[in-house]
Amino acid sequence: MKPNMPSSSSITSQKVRIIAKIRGYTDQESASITENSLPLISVYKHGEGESDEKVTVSFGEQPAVRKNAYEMDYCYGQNEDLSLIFEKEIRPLVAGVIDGKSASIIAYGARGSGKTCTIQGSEDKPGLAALAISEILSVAKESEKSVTVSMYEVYQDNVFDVLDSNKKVQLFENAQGNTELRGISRVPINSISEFQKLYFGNGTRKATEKIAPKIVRRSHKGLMICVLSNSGNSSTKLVGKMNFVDLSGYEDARRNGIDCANSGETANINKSLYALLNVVYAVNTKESRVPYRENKLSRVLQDSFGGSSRVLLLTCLNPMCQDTMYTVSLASRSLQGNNGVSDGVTRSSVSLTKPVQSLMKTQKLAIISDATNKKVGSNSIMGSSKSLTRAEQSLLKNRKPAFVSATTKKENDSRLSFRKKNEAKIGRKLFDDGITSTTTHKEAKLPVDCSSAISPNAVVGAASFPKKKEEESIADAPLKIMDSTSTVEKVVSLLVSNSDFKASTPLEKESDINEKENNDSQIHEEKSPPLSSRLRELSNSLKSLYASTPTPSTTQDVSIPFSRLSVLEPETPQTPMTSIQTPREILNNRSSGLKQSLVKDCLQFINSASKAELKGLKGIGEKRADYILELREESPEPFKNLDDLQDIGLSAKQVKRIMRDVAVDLFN
Ligand SMILES: Nc1ncnc2c1ncn2[C@@H]1O[C@H](COP(=O)(O)OP(=O)(O)OP(=O)(O)O)[C@@H](O)[C@H]1O
Repeated sequence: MKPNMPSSSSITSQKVRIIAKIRGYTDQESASITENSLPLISVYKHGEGESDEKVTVSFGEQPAVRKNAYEMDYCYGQNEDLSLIFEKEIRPLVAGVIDGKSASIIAYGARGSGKTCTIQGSEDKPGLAALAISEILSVAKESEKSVTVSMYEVYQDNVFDVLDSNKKVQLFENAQGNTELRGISRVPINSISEFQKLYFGNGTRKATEKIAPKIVRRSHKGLMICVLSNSGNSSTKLVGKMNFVDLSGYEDARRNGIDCANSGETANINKSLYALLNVVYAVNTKESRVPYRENKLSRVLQDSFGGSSRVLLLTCLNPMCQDTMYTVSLASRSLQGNNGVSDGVTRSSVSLTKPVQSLMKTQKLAIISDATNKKVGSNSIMGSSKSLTRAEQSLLKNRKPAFVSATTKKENDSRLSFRKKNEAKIGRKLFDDGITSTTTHKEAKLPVDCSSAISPNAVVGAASFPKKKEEESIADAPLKIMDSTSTVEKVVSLLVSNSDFKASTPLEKESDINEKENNDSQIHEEKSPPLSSRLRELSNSLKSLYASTPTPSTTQDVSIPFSRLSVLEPETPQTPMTSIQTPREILNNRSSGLKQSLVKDCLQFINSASKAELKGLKGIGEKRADYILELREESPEPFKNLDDLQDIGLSAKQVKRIMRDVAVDLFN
């Protein structure tokens, strides 16, 4: 049966679309397949009608035993070629780019899964980028617009200009807060042959080679196509932008026996893939904070991810490689039920997406805890039953083959929910240090037929997860005021806990840097070194502000509920001081002023301090200080609010601790 094809309306209305393409067999692979080989990848569509195009991609030795099943917006089979993907997925996006929108097509997958063949292709068999350029050129010509292309490579978190001898490119934040690739080559293109010469490097580059052939290294490769309007004689204005990204392949370093020399590179690549998927997830779920800064590539793509832009995550599936399973599981997590575009409008949480937020939070916690407990177990991707609740264990015991038995939708839902919950517990392994857990799967047998991608079969419902228990509020705890340093610490703690940043960040990654710097901060904690002289200046100025502030009697042992001290947000209008204000109201106003002042000065300090001074702050070690300096090169004031500190990998807790230390120092 012919699968339902994705309708162009769903493609253009979805902010983020996550699809898959199973690559064809190479000659060698074809030769090794026998009639008895079983398929490794099976694809099941959810519904019969055109309105439900979603599919479930599953892995297993037999289609009837669905060990790992992941939801996708759509999946193209082995025999479906690139021109079909172009027609269905890319052409509608081209129309948007000409009309002033941005689109990013990101090929993601395990090593050797066909990403380069899909995006770049060859001169004989053009990939999606060349097909898109051809279309863009013809439409641009009709509407008197011009087209330029840039090519870059992101290697070890540095960006290089492929069209200019791989020169390093600096990222710069412009006045609108958008990231620009400063000085990158932008080459005007008038015909497809001009593009091909550039893309395949005729004369300088062999057609079969990948972009940036001079240095053979594993990197992410980007092509940026800009459509410009020719307004006036010389001035041009950017209309829309289309990015193609051929990500470096995910690889399980341990399973693939990667030696130490290369495992660092693999770990870096895997981490950057993880960071980018976090961004896709946050964009898809309309998180109010998107962690662009955790990854160079996401910073490059930042201005093409917001507003009315579209993102197509194309997960390439290697039918012969087990790493494919991990890539699909991660891509699938970014997929949400409701991801319609709401032009620039963000929301911090939506009921529909809440379960997966919980999942990601749990996963994040798992990653963090791994920094302190480095023991990577031999759990399978499904997790060890040791850590399961009784209900989960019983669910596992009773698991039935989903696609043979008359499994109800409810059962499927809870099974999927269980699997996702379970994966979340060990999710850290997927991208931790580039070394994934080993799986309990036997080596996969050779697949027979992935070409008929869609089987009209079971319905898989959305996963549901228990809502994460909210952290207990301390708002109503009593507080004694102004009589000792410890009391001051409490006040400060209150000020900081009510501060401008959210305690529960959407996605928090624990990297090697964090681990090292957590160690740093532990050392700091033990030795408690004095803060820099500039922080002392800050303390002094705050002390004088504090001293000049009329306060109610400080000798009384007054119990005040925390809730009464709640701090006003900066944009909240201050209550005018009138004669009817109570001492408590006066105190509230004072706390607000103090907090704002403290936050402002602290940010100013981080925006201007020397490296040594930065390292005087808990949680900021060598690498993070270097990163801050690098960000300051790109933008004079990179830190505008406390949330921005989380973008350099500090946890909400670490930011609070910095604020608390600065404030406590006032009274020392
Ligand atoms: N549709 C296809 N049919 C048959 N073989 C293919 C197909 N697509 C790719 N291949 C083959 O698969 C191999 C890997 O392809 P490709 O280089 O595109 O993968 P990749 O995901 O970019 O790899 P890497 O992660 O190492 O960059 C190549 O040998 C390529 O010829």
